[in-house]
Amino acid sequence: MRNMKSEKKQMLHDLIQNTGGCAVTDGGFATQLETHGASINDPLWSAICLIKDPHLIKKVHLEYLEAGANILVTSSYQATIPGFLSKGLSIKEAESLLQRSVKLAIEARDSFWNSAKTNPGNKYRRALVAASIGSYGAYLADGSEYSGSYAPDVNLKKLKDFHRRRLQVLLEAGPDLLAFETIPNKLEAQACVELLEEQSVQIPSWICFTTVDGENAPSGESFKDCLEVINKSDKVDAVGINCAPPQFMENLIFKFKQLTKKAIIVYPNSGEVWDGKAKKWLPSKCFYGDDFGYHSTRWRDLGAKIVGGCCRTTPFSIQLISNALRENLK
Ligand SMILES: C[S+](C)CC[C@H](N)C(=O)O
Ligand SMILES: N[C@@H](CCS)C(=O)O
Ligand SMILES: [Zn+2]
Repeated sequence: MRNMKSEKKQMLHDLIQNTGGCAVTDGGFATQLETHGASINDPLWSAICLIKDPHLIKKVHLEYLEAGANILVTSSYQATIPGFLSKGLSIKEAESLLQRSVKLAIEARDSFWNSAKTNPGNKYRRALVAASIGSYGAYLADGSEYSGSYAPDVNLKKLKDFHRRRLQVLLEAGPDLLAFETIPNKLEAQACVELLEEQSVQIPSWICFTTVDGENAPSGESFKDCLEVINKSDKVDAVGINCAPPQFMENLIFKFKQLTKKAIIVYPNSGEVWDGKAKKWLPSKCFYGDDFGYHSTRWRDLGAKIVGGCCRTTPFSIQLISNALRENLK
């Protein structure tokens, strides 16, 4: 019998195989919450809905499933224990909200799949649930996930201490995988890898960096340096880029192919730029076709094994990707 580790790792492997070599993760989660009227201008950002509007979270998950997402990323990106404590909640309440983020995605996945599988010839597959772990910069809510410049006292121990308990609580809720998102520097990537090892995590994980120049991590460190520490660990199954402009993806897939043997994942944002001070999206600096369908086939052909969308992309973007990848099987 397979142990837990190989079972969930096998599930991710099978998903990629069964989707023709490239699985689809979902799109902008916060973006879709806002489309439905959620107000997320808050230090907890999209995670404020875990307190105020859990039904909306489930609705958004269902919309992405309907659009063809094979992986749902949970609402925990900016959900942290210190963040919830600063709202006056107890540790117990904070931990139960973190668990709720995973439960809502699992419930959405299960109810969608129970209905889809009864329809013969449906285009869907049972989706996997990835517990989102946003970077320390996301928690700071000052846009520093796009700068990578943390205060001088932010050392490896501090980053591991920040991530540890949330990771444990999310794991207890039973996700299929872990999604480290918008990591902006090498030190935080190292903290994530060391925690996966220290906690003997048995489920697959991905670590995604942001980039603002399309060449390096936001900190200015090269991806060669950032990937060095990740490549040494078999706890990380995929590496890539999220929440950076789509026009950077082709070059970065090419670069990552040379730097790692791990699966490559890309889920860019729309190309708009986050203004961390004003807390709003600024127009894209460069026009790039918004045909995520066409681009996703390019990313797949260049070697990406998981593709999707991040901020300001929508269920429509995911539908384009899902249809294009199925229609143009490699
Ligand atoms: C991915 S960014 C747009 C999330 C929001 C940011 N951490 C903030 O709170 O300002
Ligand atoms: N998955 C996150 C965004 C990461 S940049 C969310 O939309 O909540
Ligand atoms: Zn994003």
